[in-house]
Amino acid sequence: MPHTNNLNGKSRPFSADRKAKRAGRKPAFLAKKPKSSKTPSAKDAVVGPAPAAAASSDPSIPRDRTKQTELIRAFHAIEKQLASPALTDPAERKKLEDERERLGGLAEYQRASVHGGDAQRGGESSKWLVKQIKELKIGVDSKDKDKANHKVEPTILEDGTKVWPKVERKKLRLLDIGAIAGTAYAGYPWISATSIDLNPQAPHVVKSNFFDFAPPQKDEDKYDVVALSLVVNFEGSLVNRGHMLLHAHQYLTPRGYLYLVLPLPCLTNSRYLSHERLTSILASTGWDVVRKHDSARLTYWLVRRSEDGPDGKEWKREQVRKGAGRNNFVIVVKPGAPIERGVAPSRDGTETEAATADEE
Ligand SMILES: C[S@@+](CC[C@H](N)C(=O)[O-])C[C@H]1O[C@@H](n2cnc3c(N)ncnc32)[C@H](O)[C@@H]1O
Repeated sequence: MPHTNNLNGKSRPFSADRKAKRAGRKPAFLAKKPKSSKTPSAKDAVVGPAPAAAASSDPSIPRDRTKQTELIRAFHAIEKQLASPALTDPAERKKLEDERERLGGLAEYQRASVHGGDAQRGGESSKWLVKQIKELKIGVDSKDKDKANHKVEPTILEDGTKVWPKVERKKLRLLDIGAIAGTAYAGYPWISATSIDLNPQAPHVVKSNFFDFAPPQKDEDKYDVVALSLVVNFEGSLVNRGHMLLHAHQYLTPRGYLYLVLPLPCLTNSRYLSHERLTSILASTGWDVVRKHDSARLTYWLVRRSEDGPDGKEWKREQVRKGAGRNNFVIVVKPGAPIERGVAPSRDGTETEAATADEE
């Protein structure tokens, strides 16, 4: 069963870095980064944490993040080739799949992503979303919003004690797709997060492909927010990327929100995608942009279900910028086209579902 994340009282990752921050020192992941002599093996990869501090105060973070960066890039390049319609030769496919297994398969990729997270993002991408949720009072129903907007007065007892009225608020319901270990929203007891992943790294994370996860039947079970953080770019099938934007509607309340995070170069250095084009694709797939923000490495989008819904338009691969050194990231939208699925060998049996869903 989906599970509410609440790790209150338990120790949280990277606590050493937080302590360092409190003490006025820079956390390890913000420390000066060493220069790498190696270059990434995959030319067109757009994802991967930057090489980070060689020395970390957290022993759970491997020292050599350059290796993780290379692994993530190589993994993405393989996924992309596997998902390409141009790949018709079974022997060539087998070679790529073998190479992916040699690199450690999906499980290894996820481990690198988890460890690389702070270096890549300067913290979990949930932070930006939580800030917007608070500012916009998302998930607070109008009754509670009134309370929140009005000054709440305490009752003063005879002995002078102030008793503040309890404001009962329903928890915000959030569906976190590609949650890995389901920790992103664990520190927020007012968020009820359902976490799913193709290859979960914690028991409370439901093992499921987003496309196979049953949408809520009852209105009260619908979500306020669906989070697709660094998942659309993970998806190897270009058409499935568009399907993800369309599919998310099924889980949400009528004016619910989608949280989309992509590596910034997906928009700033792609031949086929830019901020403007993504805005148009989002409008066409039924989303109004509410807030967006670019950090040094990521682009964050909070979008809301539009009144009109998706318009059914197709979005093909069209060039938006020229020049050498660009990446080929693209989101293709083909409403009505089947979800693309494929089969890939698993390394230890646990990645089968993940691998089949990730390829074509
Ligand atoms: C790069 S990680 C992102 C993790 C996290 N959301 C974050 O922002 O750091 C991508 C994750 O998405 C998962 N994923 C990719 N496609 C998925 C799908 N169709 N359904 C469920 N999970 C998916 C992968 O298994 C992987 O763990």
